Amino acid sequence: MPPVSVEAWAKVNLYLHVTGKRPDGYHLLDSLVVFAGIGDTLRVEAADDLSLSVDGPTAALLDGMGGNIVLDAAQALARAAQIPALARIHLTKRLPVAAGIGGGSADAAATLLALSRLWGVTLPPAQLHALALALGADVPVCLRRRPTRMGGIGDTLAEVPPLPAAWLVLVNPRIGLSTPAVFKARQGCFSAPQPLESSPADAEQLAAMLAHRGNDLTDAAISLVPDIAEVLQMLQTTPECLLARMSGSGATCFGLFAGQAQADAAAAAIAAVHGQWWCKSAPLLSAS
Ligand SMILES: C[C@](O)(CO)[C@H](O)COP(=O)(O)OP(=O)(O)OC[C@H]1O[C@@H](n2ccc(N)nc2=O)[C@H](O)[C@@H]1O
Ligand SMILES: Nc1ncnc2c1ncn2[C@@H]1O[C@H](COP(=O)(O)OP(=O)(O)OP(=O)(O)O)[C@@H](O)[C@H]1O
Repeated sequence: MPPVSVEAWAKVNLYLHVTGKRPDGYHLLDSLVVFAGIGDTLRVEAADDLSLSVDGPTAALLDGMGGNIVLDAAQALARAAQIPALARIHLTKRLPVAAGIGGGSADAAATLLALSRLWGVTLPPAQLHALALALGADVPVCLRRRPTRMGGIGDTLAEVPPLPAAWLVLVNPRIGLSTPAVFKARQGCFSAPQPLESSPADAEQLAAMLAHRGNDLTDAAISLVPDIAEVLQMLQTTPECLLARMSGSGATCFGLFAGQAQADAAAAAIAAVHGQWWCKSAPLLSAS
């Protein structure tokens, strides 16, 4: 079997409403999740044991972080398929870590997809979904790799009307933020889930649809990392930016743009002022 490569695209929550809390402490969410055409790359090939090597611009951020979710995913899949976990895995890490764009979750989902192909394993969809959810609340949506409305704790996934072509500028102040810490710091009441209206025709209509939706974790994240307010302000005041929001539990924020030229110009302008920030322009992937 030849090596298999899968891109682990960055997950972006276009809006994120916290709608309740379960007795076990997990929060109920209503979120429109999309993927951006930038991410980590996962490559797997046949081997006599299980190993993981990591390189790439953000690989060093994983040093001293303990285990890697990629190995957890490989072992969980092998257990479920009742086969030995044998593979040489290489991860090229480009996304910031603990950044609200699902880096680890996307890597875990990419591992499940790549190893399923390498090992010739086809788990029943419900079993694969449960296995993904046990790895992390964001892993099931990262398996789908296309615009999805996420509910429950991340386990209820629904098709959304087609989204228009659009570009995203992702900006992270290079400060890691722990997801549990942000949920713990969240205050205030819960939002009501809001059905999505009909399909927006272009990026401007998408921005209008999102205008009255936000990210309910923003204030909590800013209380822990005040730089997020500056990132949002910078994006909001950048020419041609249709909408700026935080993704997930932060600290990465995104700006929505109609086209590549506008997004590239915005990313360059932000990088010129804040060279230390991680700042990337990427298309919104409207299909997997
Ligand atoms: C906030 C989001 O990024 C939105 O896409 C995700 O729901 C987070 O997903 P994730 O990082 O895969 O989360 P997990 O690794 O499963 O959970 C980390 C911790 O975040 C909190 N958590 C996470 C998801 C959720 N729906 N409610 C929560 O309260 C819990 O304290 C949990 O122990
Ligand atoms: N391959 C991996 N990539 C990133 N983080 C990993 C990986 N494996 C394990 N981790 C651990 O997972 C934690 C969360 O990292 P991740 O980048 O997935 O956060 P996140 O982007 O905030 O996720 P989410 O948006 O799903 O909340 C990190 O602190 C790190 O210790």
